[in-house]
Amino acid sequence: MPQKIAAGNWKMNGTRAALDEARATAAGAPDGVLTLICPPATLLPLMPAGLAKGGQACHPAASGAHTGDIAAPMLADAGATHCLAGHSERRQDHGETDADVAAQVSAIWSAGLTAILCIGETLAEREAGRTLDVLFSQLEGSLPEGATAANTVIAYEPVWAIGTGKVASPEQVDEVHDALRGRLIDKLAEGGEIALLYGGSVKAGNAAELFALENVNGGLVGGASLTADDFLPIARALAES
Ligand SMILES: O=C(CO)COP(=O)(O)O
Repeated sequence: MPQKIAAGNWKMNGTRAALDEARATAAGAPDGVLTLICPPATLLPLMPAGLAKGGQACHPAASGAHTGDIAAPMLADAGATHCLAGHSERRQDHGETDADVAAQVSAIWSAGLTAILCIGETLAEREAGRTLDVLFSQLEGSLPEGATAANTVIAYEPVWAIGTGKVASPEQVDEVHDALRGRLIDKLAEGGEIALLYGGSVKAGNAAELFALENVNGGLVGGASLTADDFLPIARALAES
């Protein structure tokens, strides 16, 4: 069975005052689930024990003259075990291409971290009936050779469901996750064991029905990961799934 993962992506939110929420999340994190928070990099070394920590993005190089960027070994040094790659906000705001994302995933692996590779279609792509084509092509282009269940997690995040309150329906998520699972099994020796997360407006009220789906192994949660009151019921729903 793939690992169950409740992952929070704090995005560009949180100063030291937010560490109280991380502490409360760590204190209430259920057994049987990897509860992980990806805070802004400034908070990484300050995060409490009892939670896994992740970066939100990294530069493909291990060090060098890249003002304002963060390298994967720095994230590892600050306590991260995971790092997101290819989040749609990075693809949009920073023009990251599949090739850029693949280079980041390689850097994440080289630093000994697990990559959480994010893929997702826009509303226009879904309405044009191209959802699976887009996802398969992102998978092909942004996941380098060498993915294993230990070094890779895949997060399906439909762009139209991120931060909009519009969660994908269980039928839509089921269809995509089954297709992704099939593709991973076809391509990779450990494709059946790689955790597949859903992300996009996950909250306590919809978590249980999403986590009940066969190929949903957890969630990548934005807004509802910022407080323990919102995030812990999601992690608990996963533990009970
Ligand atoms: O982008 C997301 C997580 O990476 C999802 O964000 P929301 O949960 O705020 O929709």
